[in-house]
Amino acid sequence: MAESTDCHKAQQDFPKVLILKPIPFINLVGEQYFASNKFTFVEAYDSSLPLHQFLSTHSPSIKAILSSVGAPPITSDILHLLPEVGLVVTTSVGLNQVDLLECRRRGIKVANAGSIFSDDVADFAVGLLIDVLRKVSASDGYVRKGLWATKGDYPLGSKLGGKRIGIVGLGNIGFAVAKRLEAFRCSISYNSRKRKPHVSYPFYESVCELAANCDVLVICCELTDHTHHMINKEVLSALGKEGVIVNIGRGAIINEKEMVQCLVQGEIAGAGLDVFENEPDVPLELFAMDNVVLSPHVAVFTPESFLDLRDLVVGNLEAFFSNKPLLSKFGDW
Ligand SMILES: O=CC(=O)O
Repeated sequence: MAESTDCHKAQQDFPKVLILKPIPFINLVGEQYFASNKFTFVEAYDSSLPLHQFLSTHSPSIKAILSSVGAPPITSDILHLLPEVGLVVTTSVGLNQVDLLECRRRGIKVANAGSIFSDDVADFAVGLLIDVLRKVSASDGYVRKGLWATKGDYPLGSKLGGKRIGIVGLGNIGFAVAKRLEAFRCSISYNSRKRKPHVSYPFYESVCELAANCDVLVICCELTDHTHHMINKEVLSALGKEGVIVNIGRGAIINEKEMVQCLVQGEIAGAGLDVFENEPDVPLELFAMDNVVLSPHVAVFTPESFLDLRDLVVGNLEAFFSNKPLLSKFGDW
């Protein structure tokens, strides 16, 4: 009994890591998955207090925040309420939910999921593309509805080999997509913030020009002020009537209204979409289209990768609390 009280007391003295919303898919592994003997979690979502009151109450002991996709954004308001926070760690690769400028201004370190999901996301992007081109999901639906027997053959899909692929955002994920599609004998070109000095794929400074010279656009970039709605009607029209778009980045990189309009009017041929502007809401028009493949933001990882995620998240937090270099530090501050 004395031991467990000591243990409880010791835990109370651990530095606290705030979690604002349960981590997606944590049910696969259980809450204790990210536990450590160097810190303890404070779960705002378990409290009946309004968030601001909860944060003010715990503010002196909260030293770090663990954030994830779909969690409330880490805004300057939240950081203002938590002056002791020195680290934001995310279970995601994307950091659009974190006010990075404010983190930099306050000297708060940031660490994301680095490249541990790149293979999973790239596999999924290629899967979506093959599905759209070869109509895998659509023909599955045709067979299941008994239409093969009553209506006969289903229309053939289009060949992947030889397609001209435009990668938007040639980071770890974009590069992994490119490597996979090269193996299918596709030609690759890309758009990125800057030309990559050691990459031989043709570079297009304008995403519209890239689209005009490709059959497929695969969106792999981050969502930032610069990339918000970067893929609009003009870009989609440049991609053309035979063109296909795949998005495994963030929904708001595409102007969703304009994309839906282009699909409805046949101005592009199809889309493979894992991400949407207002998740989990998906534009209803897309449900009826068999040239569109939809998935609920699941490209990111597999249960197998959860083990790597644990090592990275706990490793980053333990490094921070031991004054050691972070494992996947983001930014130059
Ligand atoms: O979308 C998922 C991520 O950014 O990790």
